[in-house]
Amino acid sequence: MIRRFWAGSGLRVTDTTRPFAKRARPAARAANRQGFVPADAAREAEAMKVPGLPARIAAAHIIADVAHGGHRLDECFSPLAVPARLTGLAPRDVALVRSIATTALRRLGVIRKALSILLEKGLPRQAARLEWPLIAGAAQILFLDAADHAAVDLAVRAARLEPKSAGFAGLVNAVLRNLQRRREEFLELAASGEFDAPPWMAQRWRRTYGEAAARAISAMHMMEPPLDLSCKSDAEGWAERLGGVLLPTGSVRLVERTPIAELDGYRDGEWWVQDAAAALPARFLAAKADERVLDMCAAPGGKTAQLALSGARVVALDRSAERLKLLAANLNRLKLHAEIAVSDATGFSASPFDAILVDAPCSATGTIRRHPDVPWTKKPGDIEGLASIQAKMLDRAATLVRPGGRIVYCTCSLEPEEGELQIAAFLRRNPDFRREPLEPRKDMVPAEFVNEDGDMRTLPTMLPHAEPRLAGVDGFFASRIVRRE
Ligand SMILES: C[S@@+](CC[C@H](N)C(=O)[O-])C[C@H]1O[C@@H](n2cnc3c(N)ncnc32)[C@H](O)[C@@H]1O
Repeated sequence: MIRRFWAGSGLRVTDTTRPFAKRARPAARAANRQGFVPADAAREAEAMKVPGLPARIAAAHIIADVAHGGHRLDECFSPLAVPARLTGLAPRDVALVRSIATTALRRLGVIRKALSILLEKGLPRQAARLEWPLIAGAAQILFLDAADHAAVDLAVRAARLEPKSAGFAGLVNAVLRNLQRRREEFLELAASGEFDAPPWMAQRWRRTYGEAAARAISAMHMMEPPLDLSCKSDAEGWAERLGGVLLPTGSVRLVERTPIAELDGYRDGEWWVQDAAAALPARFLAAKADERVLDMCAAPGGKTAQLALSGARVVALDRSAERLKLLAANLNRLKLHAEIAVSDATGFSASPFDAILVDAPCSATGTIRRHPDVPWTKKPGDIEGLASIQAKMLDRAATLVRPGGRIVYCTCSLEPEEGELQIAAFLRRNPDFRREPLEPRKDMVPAEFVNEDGDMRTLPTMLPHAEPRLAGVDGFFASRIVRRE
């Protein structure tokens, strides 16, 4: 059986954006929708006693939920996640699941390529679900410190649990053992960077930023990002207390892996987690005490906290009531206040605001270091759809700001349609607005972040550091525009 399906010889050029398993028919695909599912409850209960197996199975499920089901990785780890994959797991196992799933998604392109080389003819249709434990196993063997034999053994046990794929457990064993033997070859393939992002996405970055910069961006996406904090006050003091560094932007940067809630100052609401680039757009609004400010896409509230800290009267608007609950909890911990409104921003009306922040929903391609699921859950057509929503939001903001008032528009995207081109089109449509260019010194933004139009454009390659774990920022765009008097 192994010989029939597993042919380790010969390279085949494959489109690595597609799963290497043969395409299932629609009915089979519907059955697979939940990913890899052990069906027999009694055998599953018995198997769950094998140390490490429940975590490996949960990781395989979550990889499938993201790469096949389109779920966001973060959501899979929420207590409200549907389907719930982490029920009954100890915190240590949850951490292992997170590590396997995050690594597998960060390296999904090259893992799929390696498996397509090893499984020249793809997986047989009946065993299509084995794609996920294979990917989880490969992530451990190639990129994590886990013992190889445990990764192989547990993937084989996971395969045996599912009646349809049980007969292919030997195939899983053979593929992963071969992967282990050819590790150096596949690590070289990984180092080439050729498979780090779906081709359509990588091609966009090459077009926008050039070949070398696009490669460097992809290389940064393979790195675990540091943890950045925005402090209510005394950032220098907090950097020292938490063993971090104070960045030129004013954020505190840690490489610490301590759970956030256990860090000094968390419970007292002295700081919140916010990428260093994400901390800048709200600052460009320069909100003053008692000004009326609208945060148009506010949840979970990182930028609302900055605006509230200035003493402004902030309305925190978001379409998602669920996410606004998070915002309320965050503000509560920080002892900050904002008025909360659940509404679709494109239809929102109110009396005029002095200043508006439009932190619009976007493709989030600037945050791939933090969210390695983004390349595998986005489709090429998404960018056009998001750009159209962003344009509607900007046009709505234009009607809500007083003459002389300002708008800061931002997205955590690397795509010009959601940044540079979006603002250029807005200014063409709205001659009663002008851009107010950012000034590095006055706006306290590194000159390297400001483009020739006076907008902020950050890339993950910026803010380099001799210690690679301290380098980089999210890819962000921000522009400040003012309504003429
Ligand atoms: C980039 S996130 C905002 C992050 C937030 N500003 C922060 O700093 O924590 C975008 C937000 O837009 C919200 N959103 C999406 N479409 C919306 C709409 N039509 N109206 C209002 N909010 C919307 C989403 O629910 C999401 O919370």
